[in-house]
Amino acid sequence: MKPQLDRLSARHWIFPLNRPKRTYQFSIVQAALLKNTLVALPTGLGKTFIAGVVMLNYWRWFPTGKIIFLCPTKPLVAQQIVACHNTCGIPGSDATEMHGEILKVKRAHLWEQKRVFYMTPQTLKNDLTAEIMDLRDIVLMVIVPDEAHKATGAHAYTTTVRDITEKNPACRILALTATPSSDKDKIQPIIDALRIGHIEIRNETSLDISPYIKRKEKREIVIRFPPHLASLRDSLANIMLSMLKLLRNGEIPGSLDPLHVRPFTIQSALGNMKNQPGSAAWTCRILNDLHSLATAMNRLEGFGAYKHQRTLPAYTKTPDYKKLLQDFTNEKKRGTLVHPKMQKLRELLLDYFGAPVAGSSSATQKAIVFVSLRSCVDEIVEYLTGEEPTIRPARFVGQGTDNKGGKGILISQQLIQQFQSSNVNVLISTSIGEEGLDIGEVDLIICYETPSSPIRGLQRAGRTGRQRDGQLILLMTENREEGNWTKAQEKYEQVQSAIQSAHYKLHQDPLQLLPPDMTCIERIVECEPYVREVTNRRKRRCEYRDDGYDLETRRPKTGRSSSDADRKVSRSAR
Ligand SMILES: Nc1ncnc2c1ncn2[C@@H]1O[C@H](COP(=O)(O)OP(=O)(O)OP(=O)(O)O)[C@@H](O)[C@H]1O
Repeated sequence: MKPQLDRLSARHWIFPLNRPKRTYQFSIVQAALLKNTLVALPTGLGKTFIAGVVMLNYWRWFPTGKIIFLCPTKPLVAQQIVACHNTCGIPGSDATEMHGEILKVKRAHLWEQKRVFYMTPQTLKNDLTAEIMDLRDIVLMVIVPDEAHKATGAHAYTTTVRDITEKNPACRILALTATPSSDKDKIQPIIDALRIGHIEIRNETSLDISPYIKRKEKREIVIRFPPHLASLRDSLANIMLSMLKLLRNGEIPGSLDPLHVRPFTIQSALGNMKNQPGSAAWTCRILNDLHSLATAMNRLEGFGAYKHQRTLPAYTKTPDYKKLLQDFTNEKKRGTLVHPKMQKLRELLLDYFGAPVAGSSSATQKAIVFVSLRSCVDEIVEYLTGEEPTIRPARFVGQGTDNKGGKGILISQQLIQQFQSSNVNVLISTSIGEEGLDIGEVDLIICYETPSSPIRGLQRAGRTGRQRDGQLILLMTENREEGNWTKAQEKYEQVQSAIQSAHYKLHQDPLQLLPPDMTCIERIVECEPYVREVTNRRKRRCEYRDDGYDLETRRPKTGRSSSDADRKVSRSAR
């Protein structure tokens, strides 16, 4: 049976005073209780608290209703459940995490027993398909993609949310993000997919949030490309140019300068070609080759030549190409393939840890370096390890397989604790560190390459200046990376002003269940934290999963093979 509204409870709504009252949080909650709401609020301003308060009220109003909290990754699920129940007033024992490691039978049982579910959209999709839950029971769905733009397209978010809102139109939707999209034209599809009836948007200049925004000092450091790398770049550009000249029918829009043509543009051109019947196979081949070379160019300029060798396609036997390979090999042998960014990074970190920041001591100063390539994460960790104990780096990457076929780490709570306790003082992180994980106070963020999108830039910047002022440093190679960053910033400003001024077509609530004259009660609520149940299987994985890196230090292991670790797992399994 559909969950029924408890009319007595619904005569008022509760705003917890467990945290100091902030007017923007109050007004966003008030609106979100009554309409499907898209909230765009800069990072570090308490979106979790807003979600928790809306959840608390739906939990009270619908005593048999289920509430779903969707996050993009499992580590975020694990953190959000703890953060929410520390302040929202819903007992932790009413909530559960749901993920693929919990057996389906057990998940079916949990769907019966619990009322608040924290999960990824994929798990929700699986459970809907397996029919182990009834979507008509859902009264509220909170979506924290930290990039609500993922709610469009063929993503689990879209299909799942659409299924639920179509079959259960009374389900309230609350989507929380730092910025809804990098592209103003993609916002209407998000509104439609989530059936949004109201938008709450704030940016750094909004009056009601400005008292809570910490100062972020931003520095852009443009790195000159050294002559020996520049000569490799020019040889690569010449090879690309000879291919670009073969494309005469405008296959690639915009600039045909090899130093500026981007892999993404070539990929789109390829997509268009494949959709056209009769496209010349050789044109596709050229585009494919150009794509590899443009990617190599990106890597050469952004990270150093070492990446280039791994990605060079094996198709060409031309003398120019062979000479380029030979030049790379020679440079590598001479040991000159270290990108100047690496040296700059070391210098910046040594300066930073050598000079304590006001309000913190060198023992508590911490930094995160963002890099998009895992292999580059490893190189940086190795390079910085020579500066111990001043710099104590560790790699921070998500699950998955690295390019040597090794497994990534689970986002280890142990590593986060080590960072919080300053045993490790620099995390070298891939995008996993961007996504709203609470990794403690960080004073310095260094972006090793310019963020590819404004959203990514915002997410990275949002990891500092949360409780106190912070610094953001962007390293960029002259020309290509510098230009990308300028474009990304212009785009962000356009999107922000478009969202503020645009009149989007919003959705009406099909059903108005709640009394319009609800009053607010502001009070301290009792909080019962969420206590995670650790299964044996999970415990073993956390303790013994071997990714070739030491669990304590997150540095490459020496003298112990992964088969030793495998034996340890199987011994423990026995
Ligand atoms: N009303 C409040 N008063 C004081 N601190 C608050 C308040 N609301 C939230 N906070 C604190 O602000 C910090 C940031 O909160 P939270 O992580 O929810 O922000 P966020 O907007 O989700 O950021 P991100 O987008 O980076 O995840 C947390 O430490 C939280 O406890």
